[in-house]
Amino acid sequence: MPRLILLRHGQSQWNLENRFTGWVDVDLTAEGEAQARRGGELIAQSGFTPDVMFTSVLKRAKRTGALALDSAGLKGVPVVEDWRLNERHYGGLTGLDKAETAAKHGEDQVKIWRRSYDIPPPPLAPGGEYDFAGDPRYAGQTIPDTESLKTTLDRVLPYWNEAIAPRLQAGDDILIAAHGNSLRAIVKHLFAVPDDQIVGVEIPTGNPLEIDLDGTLTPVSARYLDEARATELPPLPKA
Ligand SMILES: O=C(O)[C@@H](CO)OP(=O)(O)O
Repeated sequence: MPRLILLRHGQSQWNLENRFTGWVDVDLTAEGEAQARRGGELIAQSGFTPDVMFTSVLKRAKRTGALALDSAGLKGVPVVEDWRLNERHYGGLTGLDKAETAAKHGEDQVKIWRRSYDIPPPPLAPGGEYDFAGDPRYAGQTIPDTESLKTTLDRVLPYWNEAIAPRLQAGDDILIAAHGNSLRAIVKHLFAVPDDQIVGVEIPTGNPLEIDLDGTLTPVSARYLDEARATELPPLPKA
């Protein structure tokens, strides 16, 4: 039975500062590093030994995965990076303070931008500080200027289908170190969460989510390894 662990990166500097982050490459805080190491200890205690780790091209996810593997004693695990596991692109909200934005546009509007399924924030204006068009990590790719969770899923899912699912089906155990919304997209897909209910899924930082899958990659069990920091999981899909 293939096993999957989803690991959201530890606290980042902009999680701490309460700023819309998206694709900005902010680093972990010391607390975030500690969460990543603790996640690795829990992975080791669970006996999980991934055959491969997938991660995004953003350092908060890459470093979380590397710190977790290191503290789990699994440093040699091969790592595959791809931008399609990036956080959702926060468009024109990128870099703004979440509380100031709520004071300006209202809590309800900010909630829609943050948690509606298919309403994206306003697009990022080209040429500014957070325009990623010239970033070599995205060379040759058509990249978004904003994303909803739906459009995030639209780019995560092809990557899941082409790169991750075949490895699970071949029997590999897999660790994915990524972001709140790219992982939420994977959870939505695996658990067949309805569009209006995915808002209730909030994956804690640095808390490994272990999912056992059957041969059709349907979850048969799921649990957070740090039970004290667990949040509610969607119901298992009917077999
Ligand atoms: O700022 C972000 O990129 C994300 C994740 O931290 O925020 P949100 O909680 O709004 O999805």
